Amino acid sequence: MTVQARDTRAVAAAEPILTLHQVQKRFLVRKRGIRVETVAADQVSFTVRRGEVFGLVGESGSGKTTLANLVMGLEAPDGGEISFCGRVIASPGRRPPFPYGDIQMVFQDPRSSLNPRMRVHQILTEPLRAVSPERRAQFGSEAALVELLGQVGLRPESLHRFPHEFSGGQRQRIAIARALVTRPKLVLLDEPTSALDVSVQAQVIQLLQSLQAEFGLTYVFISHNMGVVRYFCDRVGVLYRGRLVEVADTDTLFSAPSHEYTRRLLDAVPTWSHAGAERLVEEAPNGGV
Ligand SMILES: Nc1ncnc2c1ncn2[C@@H]1O[C@H](COP(=O)(O)OP(=O)(O)OP(=O)(O)O)[C@@H](O)[C@H]1O
Repeated sequence: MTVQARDTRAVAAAEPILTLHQVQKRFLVRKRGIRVETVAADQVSFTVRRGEVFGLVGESGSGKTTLANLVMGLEAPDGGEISFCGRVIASPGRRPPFPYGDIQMVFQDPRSSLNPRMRVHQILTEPLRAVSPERRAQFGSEAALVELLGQVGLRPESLHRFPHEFSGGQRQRIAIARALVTRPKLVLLDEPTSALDVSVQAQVIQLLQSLQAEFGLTYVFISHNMGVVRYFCDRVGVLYRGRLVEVADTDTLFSAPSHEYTRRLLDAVPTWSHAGAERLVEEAPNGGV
């Protein structure tokens, strides 16, 4: 199985597609009658360049999903700003037009992210409701949907089936197709392989790599799996209790982490190796998804 060679210099020179500037997000919850504040994003600033895979890592509760939700417009920030393609899309108290269709998300577990009562056709056409009629007509036809299913490795007849008729890996392929149906520029991948078997994980990562080249995508990849992060990402941001403590090229982060927390995070993962991650992809059996 061939892995696509990435032109890291071209990616490093690319223009920003997503910029977070001092983004702040607090949650207030009641615990035994007492109001407790959690700072889920604390003055977070980073830039994602067009065409790159930007990893976000950090222990559970460090704020990874909160950042993805803010970029998706599912939550509003309490402070700071988020810009996409040079335009502010999120800031406190302002609701600028959100670029629906241009940013999409793939969630961790396709069992819960796909509606079990919808056939694949309906699942794929749902996101098109938010885009222009021209785009809807172009990408929502049966022929376009069948082509997209082929691009994620599923047969045309899948269109008329329900999610429970597919394996876990196939369901994640449907979720990826749903994310791509609007032809987004940016896709947020929130632990897209962690609910899958190891061999299937490798196939899904390889699929994401080939789709990135085919569709000209930029990814933000949220993961706990440092082996996959090292293999898949161009740069990585490390979150610790809502703060971004380090952003570095992947090789630099793994060979010379500058923050104490990053070192602890890497020390806590004894089993990864770059060669191991590559072997994982090489050895993945065809057709097992
Ligand atoms: N809707 C919410 N209401 C209250 N607290 C929240 C909410 N969403 C997130 N939090 C809190 O914000 C913090 C960051 O959570 P978040 O889910 O972003 O972390 P994470 O790094 O994605 O964790 P995981 O890896 O477990 O998914 C946590 O303390 C969490 O409990």
